[in-house]
Amino acid sequence: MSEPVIEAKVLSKRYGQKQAIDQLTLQVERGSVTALLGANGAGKSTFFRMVTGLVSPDSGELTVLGRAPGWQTNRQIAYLPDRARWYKQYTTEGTLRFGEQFLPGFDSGLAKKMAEQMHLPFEMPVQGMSKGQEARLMLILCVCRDVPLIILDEPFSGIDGASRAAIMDGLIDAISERQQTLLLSTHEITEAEGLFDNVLFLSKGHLRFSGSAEALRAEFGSIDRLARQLSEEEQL
Ligand SMILES: Nc1ncnc2c1ncn2[C@@H]1O[C@H](COP(=O)(O)OP(=O)(O)OP(=O)(O)O)[C@@H](O)[C@H]1O
Repeated sequence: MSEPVIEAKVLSKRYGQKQAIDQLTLQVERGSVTALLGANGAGKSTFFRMVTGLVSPDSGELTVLGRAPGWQTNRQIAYLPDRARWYKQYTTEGTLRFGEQFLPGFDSGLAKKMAEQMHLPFEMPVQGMSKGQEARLMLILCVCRDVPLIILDEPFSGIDGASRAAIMDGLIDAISERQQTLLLSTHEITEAEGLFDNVLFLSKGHLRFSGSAEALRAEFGSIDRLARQLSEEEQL
């Protein structure tokens, strides 16, 4: 196997009394679509913030694209944080222009195509958009970038069920032509699991379970079923 895109070794992070990440050891395989799953508070967003250098670990080692997280690695990462909001005065068109001017690797042709597919009004400012429309715009800003690593923290939250399938198809199209790694978290496992190559389950800040999506599906029937099983065991 080639060098992993992300490698965490015995990584820990505490907020006051709360151990958000607890001796976490994991790898994200290059070129894979990897899902980071787990219950609310399992540590997914904290881990993404560490990968993007926004939060520093208390202990352990973290390597991203072969080096410690920082501005050099961030130029090669397209990151959609959870609860992301965009500038209210920007229209769809203005946002795509921003992407073209300021975001490394931004493919404006693909972005326009995705905006049309997702029925985003070109002239509408963000302040007139629904939550789901704004979420789509943010998603486009991330996935239309030719960078080695895309990180999406709950990209489908706020997007209605009927639109999700179309958006996931768009996502597959966008990343399939490039050798990119996509790391994402989601609670919409049933709908998204067709995207996954590998799955990492976090529980209370540590790696509870991991494997290839195919092997896990063969063993448990579906990733969603496995997630439910792990969650039930956690409640015991
Ligand atoms: N800035 C912070 N200050 C204090 N506690 C925090 C902070 N950020 C996260 N936490 C705590 O760390 C734990 C992990 O939170 P995190 O947001 O990483 O979980 P998550 O898996 O992304 O959850 P969700 O699925 O709800 O988004 C939680 O208990 C949370 O309350």
